[in-house]
Amino acid sequence: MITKDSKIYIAGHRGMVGSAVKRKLKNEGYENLVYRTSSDLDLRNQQAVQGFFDQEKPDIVIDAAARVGGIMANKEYPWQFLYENLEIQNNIISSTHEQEVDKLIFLGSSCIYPKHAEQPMSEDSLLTGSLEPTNQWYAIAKIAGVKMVDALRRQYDHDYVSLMPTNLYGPNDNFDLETSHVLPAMIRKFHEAKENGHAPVPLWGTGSPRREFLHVNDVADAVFFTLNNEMEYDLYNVGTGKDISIKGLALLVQEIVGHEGDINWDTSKPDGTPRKLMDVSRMTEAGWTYNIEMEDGIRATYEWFLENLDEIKEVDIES
Ligand SMILES: NC(=O)c1ccc[n+]([C@@H]2O[C@H](COP(=O)([O-])OP(=O)(O)OC[C@H]3O[C@@H](n4cnc5c(N)ncnc54)[C@H](OP(=O)(O)O)[C@@H]3O)[C@@H](O)[C@H]2O)c1
Ligand SMILES: C[C@@H]1O[C@H](OP(=O)(O)OP(=O)(O)OC[C@H]2O[C@@H](n3cnc4c(=O)[nH]c(N)nc43)[C@H](O)[C@@H]2O)[C@@H](O)[C@H](O)[C@@H]1O
Repeated sequence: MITKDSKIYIAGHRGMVGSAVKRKLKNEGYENLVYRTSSDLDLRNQQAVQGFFDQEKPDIVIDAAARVGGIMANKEYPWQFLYENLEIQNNIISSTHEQEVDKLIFLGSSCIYPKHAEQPMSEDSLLTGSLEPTNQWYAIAKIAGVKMVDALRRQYDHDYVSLMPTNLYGPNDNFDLETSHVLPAMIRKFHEAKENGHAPVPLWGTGSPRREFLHVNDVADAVFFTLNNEMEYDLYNVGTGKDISIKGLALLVQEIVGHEGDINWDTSKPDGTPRKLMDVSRMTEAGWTYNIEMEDGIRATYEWFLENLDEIKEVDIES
C-alpha cells in the first residue's frame, strides 16, 4: 500500500493529466516523486525505459504519458497514435511488471468503447462493437493497454488498474487549434475572436454530438483515490455521468469568454462519435465521485489560459 515515502514515478508529468497528478501528490505530502521529460527519457525506447526502471526502482507507477490529441489529430496521424502509444505503454507496463512494482495506474480514454455503445457506456461494453473510425488507432492501442493490465492482474495477482477518463480539460491543456480537443479550441477561438472585434467563430462538424467533460483536477483526485484503495476490478470509468451537446458547450464557452459574434459550423469537419456518456457507477460504488462542476471548471480554465497566453505552443505530431 502507498505510504508518504513510496517512490512514485509519474510518466508524462508535464502533460495536462501528469501535471495535475503531480500537484495533487505534492499537496497531499508525497515528496518522493520521480519523473523525466521526453527529451531526457524517450518512452518509445525500450532499452532506455528498462535502464530507467533498473536505476530508479519505483514502488508505484502512474502512466499518464501518451500521444494525445483531438479528433483531427487522431484522424490525420493514425500511425503515430497507434504505434507510439503501443510503444510507450508496452515499455512502461512491461518494466513495471519486471520490477514487480507494487501498483500501476494506466490511463486510457472513453474512446475505447464502441462507436454505437449503449448509453451510458459501462465497462462491460468494451469490445462489443466496432470503433469510431477517426480514433480507432488510438483506441486500439489503449485497448491493448487495458488488456495488458488485465492479464497481469489475472496471471500475477498484481494490484494494477486501468482508469478510463472521459474528455478532460484544465490547466496545461493543448490549445493548438489543429491538434487540440474541443474545449481548449473553443476557449482560444472565442477569446481571439472577441479580441478581434467579436469576429465570427468557426467550429467543426454539426454541433450535434454529445460529450461529457471532466476537470483534470478531478482525474488527479480519482488517481489518488485509486492509489489508496485496493480496487476490485481491472477497469474503471472516470467521469461525471452528465453530458452536453457540442452546440450547448459552444454557447456556454461563448458566454464565459464574453464573445458576442456569430458561430459558423464547418460541416466538412468530422463529428466523430455521436455520444460518449460514461456509466460511472462502478467508480461511485468504489467510493469516488467528481467535485468540479463544468461551468466552474471552464471559468477557472479560461482564467488559467489568460494568465498563460505566452506559453501556448504549437504541437508538431510528427516531431
Ligand atoms: N486530454 C484528454 O481529454 C484525455 C481524456 C481521456 C484520457 N486522457 C488520458 O490521459 C493521459 C494523458 O493525457 P494528457 O491530456 O495529459 O496528454 P498531454 O498533455 O499531451 O501529455 C502527454 C505527456 O506524455 C509525454 N510523452 C508523450 N510522448 C512521450 C515519449 N515518447 N516519451 C516520453 N514522454 C512522452 C509528454 O512528455 P513531455 O511533455 O516531456 O514531452 C507529455 O507530458 C493519456 O493517456 C490520455 O489517454 C486524456
Ligand atoms: C478524449 C479524446 O477524444 C477525441 O475524440 P472527440 O471527443 O471526438 O474529440 P474532440 O476533438 O474533443 O471533438 C469533440 C467534438 O467537438 C467538435 N468540434 C467543434 N469544433 C471543434 C474544434 O475547434 N476543435 C475540435 N478538436 N473539435 C471541435 C468535433 O467535431 C467533435 O464533434 C479522440 O479523438 C481522442 O482519441 C480522445 O479519446
